[in-house]
Amino acid sequence: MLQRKLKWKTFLKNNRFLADLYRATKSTEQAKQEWKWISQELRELCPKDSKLQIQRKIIQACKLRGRKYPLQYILQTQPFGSLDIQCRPGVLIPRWETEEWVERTIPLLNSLSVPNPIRILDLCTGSGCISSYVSTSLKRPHHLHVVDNSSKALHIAAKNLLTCKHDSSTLDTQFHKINVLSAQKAMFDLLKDCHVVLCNPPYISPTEFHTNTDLSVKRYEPRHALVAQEDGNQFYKVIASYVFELLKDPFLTKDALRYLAFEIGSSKQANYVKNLFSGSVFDATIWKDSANLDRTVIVQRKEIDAKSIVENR
Ligand SMILES: C[S@@+](CC[C@H](N)C(=O)[O-])C[C@H]1O[C@@H](n2cnc3c(N)ncnc32)[C@H](O)[C@@H]1O
Repeated sequence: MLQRKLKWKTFLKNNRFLADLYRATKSTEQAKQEWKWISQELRELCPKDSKLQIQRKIIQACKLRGRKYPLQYILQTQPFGSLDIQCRPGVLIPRWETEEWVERTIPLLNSLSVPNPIRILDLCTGSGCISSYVSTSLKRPHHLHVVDNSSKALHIAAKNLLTCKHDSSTLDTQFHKINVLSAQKAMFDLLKDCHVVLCNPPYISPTEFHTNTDLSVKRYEPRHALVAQEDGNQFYKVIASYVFELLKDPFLTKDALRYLAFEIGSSKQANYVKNLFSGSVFDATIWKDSANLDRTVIVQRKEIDAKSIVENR
């Protein structure tokens, strides 16, 4: 133990910036690992910079990290499945919880009984991690509609989709700068034409954001990507209201709105979303993540014709 402490002390003497990284990670091993990543990645990110310029950038990055600045904004990427998703300040960093449920939906989307190309709507896309993952993983021809109200997010989402799109099954990707909460007409047009909705909206209540959110997230990730009114439930409520309004349309096809997946932040929220949809033409199921926490509500439309949908409501 004493020997390890001494070794660490010598290490710090030779490299005082490790102390900043230690402050952020609270682990000597992790601090060393981050040092390796930061010095390697920044060299690769700025190949034309002089040695001195790179050194300054590395020092600056370590200082920022010491103030809990997210590593992903320094390295500019976050692994998401087999992808490296581009990350920039102002756009939410993709989370493993999201990666997990999106991965789980892929086989279901591959086998969903709707005609090809399957049309998928990614609401509140952020970095575009969900669309990018779907785009590379889906085996069947598909169209993607990607929505956010942030230009920064849409810009990064477009970059991510462009770099990951190896597969010819992605026939078309369209980007829409829309306020999901207020652009009712645009939302109706998108929703009535899609088979699948994948949505990770802002879902933290303002109170929870102030009292229970990690300092690094609170300081450096975009608040508008995290916080929603009505106890965090505003997006689910508004989207459900659009869906039920559309179901009144006798011309809505039986393939529209067949499968909806919503990420949620707690069991209470999971039940709230489940209750919005259950007891209707939808079946709603809650999925847990690998930490055994409720994470996703899956809403599936029962296969009945449009006429009986209206009667059932
Ligand atoms: C929780 S983040 C999800 C990002 C990404 N889908 C993911 O899983 O990492 C929510 C996203 O919703 C967007 N957003 C917030 N308010 C919105 C609104 N009123 N209309 C459309 N998008 C909104 C934010 O810009 C942010 O990118």
